[in-house]
Amino acid sequence: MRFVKGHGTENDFVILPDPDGALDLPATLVAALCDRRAGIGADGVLHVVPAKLSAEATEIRARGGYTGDAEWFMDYRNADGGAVEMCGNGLRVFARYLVEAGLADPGEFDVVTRAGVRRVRMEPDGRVTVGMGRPRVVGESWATVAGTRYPGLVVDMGNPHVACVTGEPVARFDLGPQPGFDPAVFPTGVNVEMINSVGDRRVVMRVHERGCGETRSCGTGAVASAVAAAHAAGETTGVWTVEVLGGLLTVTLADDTSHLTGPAVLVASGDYPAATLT
Ligand SMILES: N[C@@H](CCC[C@H](N)C(=O)O)C(=O)O
Repeated sequence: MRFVKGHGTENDFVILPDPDGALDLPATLVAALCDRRAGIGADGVLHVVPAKLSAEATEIRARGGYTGDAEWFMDYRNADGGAVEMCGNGLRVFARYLVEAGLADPGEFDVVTRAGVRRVRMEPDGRVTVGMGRPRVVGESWATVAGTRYPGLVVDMGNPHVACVTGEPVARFDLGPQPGFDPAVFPTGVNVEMINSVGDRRVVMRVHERGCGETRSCGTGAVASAVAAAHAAGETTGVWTVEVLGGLLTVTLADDTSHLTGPAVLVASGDYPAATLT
């Protein structure tokens, strides 16, 4: 099985090209690929499949989940094998792959995700921008880290986030263990961001991702963090810099949409031997 490995601010992915829509991808195989010792190692898998050949994309379209003629479906899986709605960094890496493989023209194009169609733009400076849609502030909740409960904003980015702005330095947190959260608010789990405001529209963010554990970056989480910091400052729009363990992301909040800009690179390619398939 051919694969490409890539990352966006060190949120890393195994990319699986599937031009014929023929790949069966059970959760056990995704988890084996993402295993950092026995597999290739990644935070998630980006299954690259033509939208018209994907039964799931066809079903999403049929129920009104998207319109238009986007050619490719990003079938995103967390490292535990779970299929979830959206991945901001993953989409930037997905776009980089399509362009480098000659499957999309550099410039702007649409990609289908489980959260709907997202527009990507290859920037002249080499970064990639994703239209992330309108962040929905759903209410307030909390996350518990090392026995302490932190209040947080519930932000729906297509996927669920609880974004906790705190005065406690986030560098001190151990986000490896699963933080506590309210299962009544998040019945399918949640991505937890711990955030420090460190300057003019600048935040430092650490994240524990649903289905992965602590990662070095999270694109949807970066937008949720900017939304939470803006909310705390009484703002709703503006350009925010989000420092993550793996680098810097730029989040642009507008009245009815948001954008995420950052690096996206491909670092390796190869064959995953059939003998190791489980
Ligand atoms: N790393 C991603 C988010 C991936 C999905 C997330 N773990 C979830 O379960 O919702 C990003 O860059 O947005």
